[in-house]
Amino acid sequence: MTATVSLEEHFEHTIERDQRIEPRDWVPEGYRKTMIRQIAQHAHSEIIGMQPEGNWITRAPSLRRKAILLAKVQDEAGHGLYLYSAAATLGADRADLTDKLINGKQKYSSIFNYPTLTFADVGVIGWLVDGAAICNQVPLCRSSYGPYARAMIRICKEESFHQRQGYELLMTMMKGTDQQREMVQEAVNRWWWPSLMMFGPPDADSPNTAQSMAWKIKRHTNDELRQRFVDMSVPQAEALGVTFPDPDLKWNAARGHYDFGAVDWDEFKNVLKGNGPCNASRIAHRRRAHEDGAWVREAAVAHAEKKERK
Ligand SMILES: CC(C)(COP(=O)(O)OP(=O)(O)OC[C@H]1O[C@@H](n2cnc3c(N)ncnc32)[C@H](O)[C@@H]1OP(=O)(O)O)[C@@H](O)C(=O)NCCC(=O)NCCSC(=O)Cc1ccccc1
Repeated sequence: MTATVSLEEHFEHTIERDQRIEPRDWVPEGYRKTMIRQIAQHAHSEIIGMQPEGNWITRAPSLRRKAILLAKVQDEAGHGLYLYSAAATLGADRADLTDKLINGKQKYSSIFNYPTLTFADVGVIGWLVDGAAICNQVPLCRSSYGPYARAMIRICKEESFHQRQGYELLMTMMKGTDQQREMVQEAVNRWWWPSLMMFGPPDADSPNTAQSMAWKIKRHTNDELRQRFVDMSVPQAEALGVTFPDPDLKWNAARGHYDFGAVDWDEFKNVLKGNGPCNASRIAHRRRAHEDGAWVREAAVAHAEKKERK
């Protein structure tokens, strides 16, 4: 009993002093569950997030664009793997997490349930989706769980490269033909609102924020980060020469922020329920890849056993 209290105190003090919790440390069950939930959802997002852009690898318009896109999609696989490893330090089993993903028991980001219809989508995903990811993840480099916070540092560096490649791709298209400029604007129109949904439900409807902030897992609320993203994106859109599909978007000098229109939270909930345009195909694709890869996992286990016997 005394030992449990002192372990609990150690946990509380570590959080209070803004130090990191490490895998060997005792944590409350709720902390472990929340951390596994968030890290697993993040890992699944990186892995499912390979699909929308992967759709364009064989159709990239030049060798240079193809090489960049391949590198980006490979980075996303790497991020997924770091994150599954971080979840493993909390006792989660990677095979079990994959099962939960393909059986719809764990979530991945809503954003990856939208289709990539033109090559401009590759640029807009880099600019807005990676941009939103960076905005959300830079503060997570100070998340209280050490292995997650450290994974975030490298992931954020790579996401910054992803964001820049997207913006550079769009800049190139905007200097092209009228048709290319229209393609960029059309892609921005489709991705803007889903990008704002990446930050999660409004604070008033976010069941996890208060506890995650108290545990310093999250450093800012969903609405704070959404506002930060809007504020940084508007000047970038102006420099690019595109507009966002929101008539209520305007500078509010009194607040020192941009006001923006209401997000369609019914659409968000519907996507979370599995009814987005691509939910079924994303999971079917992931399931097929997992099943097709069974022989590789079996061979790896057989090889490890053989080595051990020797
Ligand atoms: C902010 C939030 C996402 C949600 O805050 P929380 O405190 O955790 O939850 P909250 O109480 O506010 O919400 C209530 C419920 O709603 C769920 N939900 C909320 N929002 C979403 C959503 N958008 N989609 C789906 N579900 C969402 C939430 O899980 C919870 O459900 P649960 O209770 O589990 O059933 C947080 O988990 C976080 O910062 N995660 C780390 C970052 C991360 O995962 N980034 C991934 C994308 S970036 C990337 O992949 C890089 C890339 C770029 C380009 C290409 C490829 C890859």
